[in-house]
Amino acid sequence: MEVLWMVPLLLLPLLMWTSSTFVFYFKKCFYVAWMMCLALLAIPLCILKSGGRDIENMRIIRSLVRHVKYLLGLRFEVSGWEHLQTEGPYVIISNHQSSLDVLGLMEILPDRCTMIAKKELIYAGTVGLICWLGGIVFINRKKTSDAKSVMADAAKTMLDDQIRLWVFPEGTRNQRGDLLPFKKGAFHLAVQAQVPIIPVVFSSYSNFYLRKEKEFRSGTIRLKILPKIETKGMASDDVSSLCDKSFNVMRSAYLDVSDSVTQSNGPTRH
Ligand SMILES: CCCCCC/C=C\CCCCCCCCCC(=O)SCCNC(=O)CCNC(=O)[C@H](O)C(C)(C)COP(=O)(O)OP(=O)(O)OC[C@H]1O[C@@H](n2cnc3c(N)ncnc32)[C@H](O)[C@@H]1OP(=O)(O)O
Ligand SMILES: CCCCCCCC/C=C\CCCCCCCC(=O)OC[C@@H](O)COP(=O)(O)O
Repeated sequence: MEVLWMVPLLLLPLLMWTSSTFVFYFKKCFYVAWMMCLALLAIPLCILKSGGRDIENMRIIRSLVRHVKYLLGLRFEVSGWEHLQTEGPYVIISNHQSSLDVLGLMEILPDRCTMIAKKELIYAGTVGLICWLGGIVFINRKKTSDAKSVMADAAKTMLDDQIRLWVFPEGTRNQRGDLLPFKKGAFHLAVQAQVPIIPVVFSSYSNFYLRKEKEFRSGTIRLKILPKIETKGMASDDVSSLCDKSFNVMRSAYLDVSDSVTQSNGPTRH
């Protein structure tokens, strides 16, 4: 009889586990489904506004995505806005942790700015179509020569059409608590177009979003926009040192901003 009252006590951790796992899947599915619906709404708006693929469609996409953070319980704290007050084209580089990065990206996205993405994204249903309509430049990561020539064309388009490009130089999503070594494409792009690079760091999501542990709580994300790095006068020989320099400033900013956000959000339970 005495052990019987312990049953609910033993069940309690199990219940808590299932509920947090349930919340994780619920929020993830909701996020994907909601973005798909928003994209479905955005498609006719973009077509009516610009008649097809046009960078100006990013304004519509940006304004439609901005409320999604509230639905997921996320807060963004942005610093360094002044560094985005740069005239003309530039390349933004940022770390890439998850598809949730789109929310932070839309929080600070300047006008006339689109992204470089893997070509597989075009097959993501309505989201794929909206990416195409927003002028996203698709690259084939498996074929370096193709990717390079697409990026060389993009360098020319940046200048001809006065556009800005957002690149994730890690080349893939990464939540390992540190940055992955950078690929060189973003730096070749900036040097070829002779435009500045503006680094942006997103603080670590590990205090509210843990993919392996299936946890997705509410949380704050710090977004830090760093001072621009000029590339005027640089040639392809300078790309490696430019890449290293950018990596070093971003890595220290990332560790710094992730530390400060963990302290104010409370430490991870794992
Ligand atoms: C309304 C509601 C809608 C709601 C839904 C929609 C919401 C929003 C829509 C927007 C969402 C957009 C989100 C977009 C996110 C997408 C994120 C991604 O897809 S990330 C993955 C794709 N991105 C990248 O891969 C970019 C970074 N990669 C690179 O830059 C790579 O360098 C490369 C792909 C160009 C080449 O790859 P790889 O061969 O692996 O790379 P390296 O080792 O870096 O290069 C090999 C050598 O080649 C040289 N190189 C590289 N690039 C160039 C170049 N452009 N010109 C000349 N040479 C180049 C490089 O220097 C290397 O040579 P080395 O001698 O070793 O130096
Ligand atoms: C019919 C196909 C259905 C596909 C469903 C996918 C829909 C996604 C829906 C909502 C999320 C909106 C944000 C989309 C942008 C996410 C871009 C992204 O994060 O791509 C991953 C890529 O950077 C790195 O890929 P890998 O880590 O190398 O792999």
